[in-house]
Amino acid sequence: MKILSAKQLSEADKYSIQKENITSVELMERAATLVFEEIHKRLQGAPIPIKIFCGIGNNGGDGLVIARHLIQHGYEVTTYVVNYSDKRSEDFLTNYEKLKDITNNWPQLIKNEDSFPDIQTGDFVIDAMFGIGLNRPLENWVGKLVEYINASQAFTLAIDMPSGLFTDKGPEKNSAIIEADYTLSFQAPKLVFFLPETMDYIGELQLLDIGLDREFLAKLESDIYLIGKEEAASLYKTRKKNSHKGDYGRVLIAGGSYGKMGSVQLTAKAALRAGTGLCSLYIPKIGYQIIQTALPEAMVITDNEEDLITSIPADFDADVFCFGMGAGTDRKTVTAFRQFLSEVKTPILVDADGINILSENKDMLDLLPEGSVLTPHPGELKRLIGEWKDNFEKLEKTRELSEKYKVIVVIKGAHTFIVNGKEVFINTSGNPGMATAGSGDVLSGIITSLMGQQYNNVAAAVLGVYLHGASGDIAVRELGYESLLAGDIADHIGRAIMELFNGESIDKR
Ligand SMILES: NC(=O)C1=CN([C@@H]2O[C@H](COP(=O)(O)OP(=O)(O)OC[C@H]3O[C@@H](n4cnc5c(N)ncnc54)[C@H](O)[C@@H]3O)[C@@H](O)[C@H]2O)[C@@H](O)CC1
Ligand SMILES: [K+]
Repeated sequence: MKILSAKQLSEADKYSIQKENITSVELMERAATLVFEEIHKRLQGAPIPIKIFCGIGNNGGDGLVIARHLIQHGYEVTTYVVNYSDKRSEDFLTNYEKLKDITNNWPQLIKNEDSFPDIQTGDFVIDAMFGIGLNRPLENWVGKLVEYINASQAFTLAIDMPSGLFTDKGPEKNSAIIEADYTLSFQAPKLVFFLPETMDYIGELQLLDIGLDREFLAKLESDIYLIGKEEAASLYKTRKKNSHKGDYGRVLIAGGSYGKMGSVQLTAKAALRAGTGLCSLYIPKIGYQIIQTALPEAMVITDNEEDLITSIPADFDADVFCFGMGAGTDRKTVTAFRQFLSEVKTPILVDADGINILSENKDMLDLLPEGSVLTPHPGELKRLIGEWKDNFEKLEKTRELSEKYKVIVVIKGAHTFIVNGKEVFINTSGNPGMATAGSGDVLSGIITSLMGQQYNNVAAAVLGVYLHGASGDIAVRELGYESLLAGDIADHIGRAIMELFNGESIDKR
């Protein structure tokens, strides 16, 4: 699904209004009625005090429509107009009159701090103050009102977006933003819903299809895509009956050091679980028995050194290489990686200490084969691209790195971002149980495995990240967040692949 900008969304509104020959107030009625239906479905007429805070633009207009429907269905509603200016939008005014027509309980004006209403923790607050039209931070008493609502701890539903949050840029420091428990957003997801510094304001997210013109939406250009099950399933390649292990990739995973053999073991296990035909590990001598015992399906080659890697065989017959997990950053390992990079021809996946080595030796970035994949967590990314002022800048800097070195960068996080030049894919699977040691090693194994199975490298990264999250989601149903181990993620990859197709066996030949 495409992520659209505020400008594109209002263009889509305008186009749909023209094409369908409806008025903008009719579109507002449609959108806000959908919100009302969602609320009504959940509250079922419960006598909870509902307090609706309306701005004076079209987000406020939505609020007035919602208020009207709720009142007509017998709910206990108080409507407030946050009257920060007298420039009310036309559609706001139309719905203001409509609301007055059906109730004597007219909206109350809030004009300053003295007119803030009482809000109890048990109230149900609807935030319809600002949506995609916000163009500067909320200031003065409007900002204070937002903080006052947040402090009430009342359940807060944001309409389209939490007030105070911009659609296409990061918030200014200490600005007032509604901390929503739930956000009902119109038509398309907005980028800020998925960025680490702003995602917490959204609470739970639900998108409402307000029926904007499909053709127009399809033609809108966006480089940013949200990846869910449907998108992931479309990338999956079915297996041919007439095939053998050589068709599913020869993988070489190089890494590990004294005390860190578990990392490569997890990567190799994940690669095998994700379908790799032949999986070999290149490790220091110390790991030989460990790996051969823990993972009999893998083959093992050892370095001459006991505790760390001092060479990596670039001439090994592999479709894809993976380097970095548990490898350490000893001088000898750095030299080995540099030598390997100067010889290797196929794209590689670089993780963990591999990335740390690249950060300390930036000239080595030039040696990366085109289409290689880097999988940093935010700390590793910072070492690679430097500090950023907000997540928009982080994304821009990552795009520059990706374009300059022609590599795919996977920024790991609650929502993992896959950056391929200008293109950005945002993953939606996964859960906080996966914030556990070794989780990243498993991800590297899955992506490497798919690269070896002849997925193009971008598809391998996108599908790999999705499957990693989906495996975690399945595992957590059995184990709970706290008990989930990285190895459990690896063990559920098969189920995650099956669930791409609703758990049916994948026999579509
Ligand atoms: N255009 C349409 O047809 C539809 C619009 N919809 C709603 O309309 C919203 C967008 O409405 P608007 O464009 O009127 O904008 P908003 O209602 O989001 O904002 C209201 C106005 O406040 C002013 N403003 C911005 N930042 C401010 C600040 N910090 N302090 C004081 N004033 C500020 C701006 O002039 C802006 O136009 C969407 O988020 C959505 O909720 C929906 O009804 C669906 C259909
Ligand atoms: K809002």
